[in-house]
Amino acid sequence: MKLGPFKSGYVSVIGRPNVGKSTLINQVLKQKLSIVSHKPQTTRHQILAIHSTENGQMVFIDTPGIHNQKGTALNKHLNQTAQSSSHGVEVVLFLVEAMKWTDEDLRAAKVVQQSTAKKILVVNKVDKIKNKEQLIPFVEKILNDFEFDGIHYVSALKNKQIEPLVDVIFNHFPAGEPIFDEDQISDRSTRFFITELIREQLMERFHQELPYSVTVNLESYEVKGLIHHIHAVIWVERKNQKGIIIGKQGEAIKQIGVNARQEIQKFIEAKVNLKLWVKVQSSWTDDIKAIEALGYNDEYK
Ligand SMILES: Nc1nc2c(ncn2[C@@H]2O[C@H](COP(=O)(O)OP(=O)(O)OP(=O)(O)O)[C@@H](O)[C@H]2O)c(=O)[nH]1
Repeated sequence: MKLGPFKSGYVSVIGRPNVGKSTLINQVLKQKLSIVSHKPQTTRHQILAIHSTENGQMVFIDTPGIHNQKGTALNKHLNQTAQSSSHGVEVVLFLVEAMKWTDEDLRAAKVVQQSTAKKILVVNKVDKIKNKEQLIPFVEKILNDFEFDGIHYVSALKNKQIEPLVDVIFNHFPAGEPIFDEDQISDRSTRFFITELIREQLMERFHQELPYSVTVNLESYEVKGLIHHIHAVIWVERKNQKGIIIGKQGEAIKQIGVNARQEIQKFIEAKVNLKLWVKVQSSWTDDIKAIEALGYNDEYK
């Protein structure tokens, strides 16, 4: 139903790792864009996802979680991205998990408070809580220390109360033209999503054995006739990790390739010939130059 003037604006979703940011955005878009896995810290890139309706357009900035530990150059880079994405947006959604408050949440809340945007506290995973009354003192405690322009309870996973949240976000937007073409879902290139689909397969299969620092780069992407030929490199830090990914007689990498190819085919709606290589680049997570070379810095360009 068409209501009032067309509205458009930017939203950023901020919260500690694993709180459900990607799940929430995917639910709003009803399309799988950023990867969701059980391993914390899977969202590395700032994903710009666009939700267009007849009433307005909402541009999502997905942020990496706020990381608490000091750690590597990569972690610092993720923190900077999270902090910068609370600026220059109309609405910040601060996502917390029902009945769970950690030091990382506290840190994320402090970042959110610095923003001049409208701030909405979104309590996610309420499906996990039997006695919903417990949520009142939980939220009151947060409100003792931090100010918000609204509070919202959702289950991103079960798609509960997502539509009303979308309406609330639109309410905070000014009237305005669409920011992007309405049929555009993300300004991230297809190439980026392809590498994320490969990473997702790696994380699903090896989330015990592999560190977060595994990354995937596309070496080449060529369309010949009806077939898309994709060559990708999986970068790891250590030789033994390379062994794990390849598996006995190449069995593991073969399966990763089969699964990733199926997902990529669904995503680009075309036949795919996928070739994967595994290469070792020692301790690249501590080398800021390597991070830049792999393209993690492109949001600062
Ligand atoms: N029960 C329940 N689980 C949820 C809900 N929302 C997300 N999850 C689960 O929580 C886990 C983390 O979700 P993600 O969406 O990847 O979290 P994220 O905040 O994007 O995580 P990072 O990428 O690590 O920053 C996944 O296993 C989700 O299925 C929810 O509403 N209820």
